[in-house]
Amino acid sequence: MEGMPMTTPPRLPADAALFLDFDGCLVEIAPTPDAVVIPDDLPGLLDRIHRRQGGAVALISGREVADLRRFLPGFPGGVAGSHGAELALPGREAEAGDAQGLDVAALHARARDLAALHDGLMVEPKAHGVVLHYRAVPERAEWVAGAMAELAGDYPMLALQPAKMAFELRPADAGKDRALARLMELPEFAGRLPVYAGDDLTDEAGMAEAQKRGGFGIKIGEGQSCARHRLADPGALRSWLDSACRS
Ligand SMILES: O=P(O)(O)OC[C@H]1O[C@H](O[C@H]2O[C@H](CO)[C@@H](O)[C@H](O)[C@H]2O)[C@H](O)[C@@H](O)[C@@H]1O
Repeated sequence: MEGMPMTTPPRLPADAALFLDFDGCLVEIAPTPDAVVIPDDLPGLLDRIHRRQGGAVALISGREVADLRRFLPGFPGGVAGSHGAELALPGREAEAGDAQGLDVAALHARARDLAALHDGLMVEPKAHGVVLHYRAVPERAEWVAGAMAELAGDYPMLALQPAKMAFELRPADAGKDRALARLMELPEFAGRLPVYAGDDLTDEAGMAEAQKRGGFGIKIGEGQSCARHRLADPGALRSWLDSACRS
C-alpha cells in the first residue's frame, strides 16, 4: 500500500468504466448505517455520469443491494452489493452467492450475543454475513476485533473484514476485485479503462484490480492506499464527477 505519492486524479476519461463505493466515498460517514444522508444533487449527478460513460457505471459496496436501492432508488447502473456477493444489473435478474451452507440466523444470533456483552455495540445483520459496529464505543475496537476473529474461526466460508469502526464477516469467496472483474465482462463495460473510487480497506482490492487492468484507483480521504490518486472527501469526489459531466 506504500509507494508513489498520490496525486489529484486526471479528468475522468470518456471511455472509462467507473466503479464507485458508497459509504465514505459517495456519501459522508454517519454515526449509524441508517443515518447516512444522500446529498440532494447526488441522484442527478449519478444519472449524468452514467449517461456520459455510456452506461459503464456501477456501485460496488459492502452494503446489501436492497440497502443501496433504498438509498439510491433510481440509480441506473449496475449494483454489486455485499462486497460482490450480490450483483444486480438493470433489466436483468439479480444474482447472489449461495452462502455455502451458512446458517445465517445462527450467525446473527451469535453476533447479537457478543453485542449484548458491552453497551454501545451494534449488529448489522446481512443475508450473507454480519457486521459488528463499535462507532459509539471506539474503546471497544480491540475487543470487537478479537471477538469477531474468534467467531470467524467457526465459519470457514466467511472472511473477517475490518471496516471503519466495524468488523464484518463476509463471504470468503466475494471481493470488490472479483465484482469489478465480473462487471468488466459485461458489454457496457468491456474494453473500457476501469476507474475505482473508494475510501476503505475493502476497496483496496477493487483499486488494485482497476490498476492491474491499466486504469486507476482514487482513494477518498486519508490513509494509506495502493491508489494512484486521492480526493479529500466525498464532496471532492462529487465535484470531480460533476466536472467530468461538464466536459
Ligand atoms: O463498501 P461501502 O459502501 O463503503 O460499505 C462499507 C460498510 O459501510 C457501512 O458502514 C460504514 O458506514 C456507516 C455509515 O456511514 C458507519 O456508521 C459505519 O461505522 C461504517 O463502518 C455499512 O453499514 C456496512 O454494511 C458496509 O459494509
